[in-house]
Amino acid sequence: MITQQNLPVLSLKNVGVYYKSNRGVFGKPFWALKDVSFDLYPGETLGIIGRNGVGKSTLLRLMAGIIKPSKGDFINNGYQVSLLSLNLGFIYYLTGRENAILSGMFMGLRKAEIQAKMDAIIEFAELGNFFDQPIATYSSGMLARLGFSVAFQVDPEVLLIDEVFGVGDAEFRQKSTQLMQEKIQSQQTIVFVSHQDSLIRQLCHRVVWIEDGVSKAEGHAAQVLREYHHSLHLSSISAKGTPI
Ligand SMILES: Nc1ncnc2c1ncn2[C@@H]1O[C@H](COP(=O)(O)OP(=O)(O)OP(=O)(O)O)[C@@H](O)[C@H]1O
Repeated sequence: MITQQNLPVLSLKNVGVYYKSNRGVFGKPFWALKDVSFDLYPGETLGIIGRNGVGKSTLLRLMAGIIKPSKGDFINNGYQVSLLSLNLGFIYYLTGRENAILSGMFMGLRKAEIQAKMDAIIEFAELGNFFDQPIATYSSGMLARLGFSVAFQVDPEVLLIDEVFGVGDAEFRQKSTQLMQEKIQSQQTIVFVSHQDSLIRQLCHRVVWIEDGVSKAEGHAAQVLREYHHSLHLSSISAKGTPI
């Protein structure tokens, strides 16, 4: 049962992350995350929402342990966390099969364990002969198929999914959503970033809204989505200006 009395899987307290870039004024660091706090509990599906560029992918990279916080406290209470993202982890001159092996090993399995799951990966991905072609020949939807298939077969303790639902075709989206629902029922801990309200409503127990690098609200999906859309509406009114 999901209960907030459990020790959190991951805990973030006033976390900030900056990138060294020439975007800041006079070469100052650019703070992609400024002040994010929330806990992730065992067995929950947590949605992350927010506009483009507010820091959601940075947040997932931090939760996966790929980058460290520049300020604040980030605690992983001993869980294996894997990130599924279209821009991450694949090597373009290797085939789908070779990438499946590497990516599975990156998620903590031994090569023989991934090979034992290869038939299931191939069956779910439905890439046909492309599975043994370099992934440089793949469309973004095909990359999503490969990434999903590996991540769902490897079954990490915590799966972070960065906006890969939108890219597949309708049939694959339906298949992945159904599998996600099974994972949710099987108590896997899942975090996913999505701009699709219907998916967030359908799949998430709880939602965190990120605005300009700050965790602005968290709570039930319907309530947080309502606050988020209200803020989008207000900013579109202020962008249009007050009529004279
Ligand atoms: N490696 C990097 N170096 C410098 N700046 C970066 C880097 N990665 C991201 N950023 C910047 O940090 C900010 C947050 O980026 P991030 O990708 O985390 O946002 P996001 O909310 O996931 O966006 P989207 O919804 O468009 O995917 C953006 O302004 C982005 O340009």
